[in-house]
Amino acid sequence: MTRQAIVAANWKMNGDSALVDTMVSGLADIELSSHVDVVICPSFPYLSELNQKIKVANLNEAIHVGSQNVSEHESGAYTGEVSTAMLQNLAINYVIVGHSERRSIYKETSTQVAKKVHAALNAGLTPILCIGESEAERATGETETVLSAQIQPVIDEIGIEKFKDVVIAYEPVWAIGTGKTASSAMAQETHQFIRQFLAQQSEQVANKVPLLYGGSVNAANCEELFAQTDIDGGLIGGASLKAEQFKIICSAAKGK
Ligand SMILES: O=C[C@H](O)COP(=O)(O)O
Repeated sequence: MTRQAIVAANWKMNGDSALVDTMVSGLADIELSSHVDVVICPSFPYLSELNQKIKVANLNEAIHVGSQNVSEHESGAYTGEVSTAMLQNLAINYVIVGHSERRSIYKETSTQVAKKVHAALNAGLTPILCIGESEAERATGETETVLSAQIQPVIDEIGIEKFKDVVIAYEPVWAIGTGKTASSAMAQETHQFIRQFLAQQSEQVANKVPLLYGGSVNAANCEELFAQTDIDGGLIGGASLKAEQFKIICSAAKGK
């Protein structure tokens, strides 16, 4: 069985209609290896426009649209929130859940993140579950404890069998937007730990779940990172705002 590779763009609170156009035309002649999915996650106002334009350009087989967040609640008095049903309505396939910026700035807890993963799966959306340690946590040797504590509540919430439909993005917080990338060896070591952690609960699930690396991935370092045994693609921030760079990164991914 070949494990799917995924390259996901997280535009964060950047971009506009002009970027939607530039990206769609920039990726028009993209050539991807088999078993590679590309996902672009713009801010909520651009989801529909991006999805439409991808379809018109006949790119919808290769390129999917995802949101950067979703509510764990079904509906109701939650001002400013967006539900899984609303995303379903827009034919969105993926959702980023528990990004470190959501955890640190908006105080999302691992319990809340687990509920969001559950809600996404119930709606047929593929959650990209973000996990990662801070610089201080790595320095004090707590990386594995922190990552386990971010993954286990999700397994407790959904059960290990359903975890086969989850994608994990490992993003060391100290590497996000800083230009400091984890070395490929360090990233591989951590990804291997994550896969082994899943394998303790289900080997089948561990072999199926794509593990993406995120944190200052760019056109120059993507090839080496994606060549690592347990790295199945990336979650790309800054470099995903430039069509040319993003295209190079997507082309470097391969299913394993
Ligand atoms: O979601 C993407 C990550 O936060 C990585 O961002 P970056 O590539 O700008 O470091």
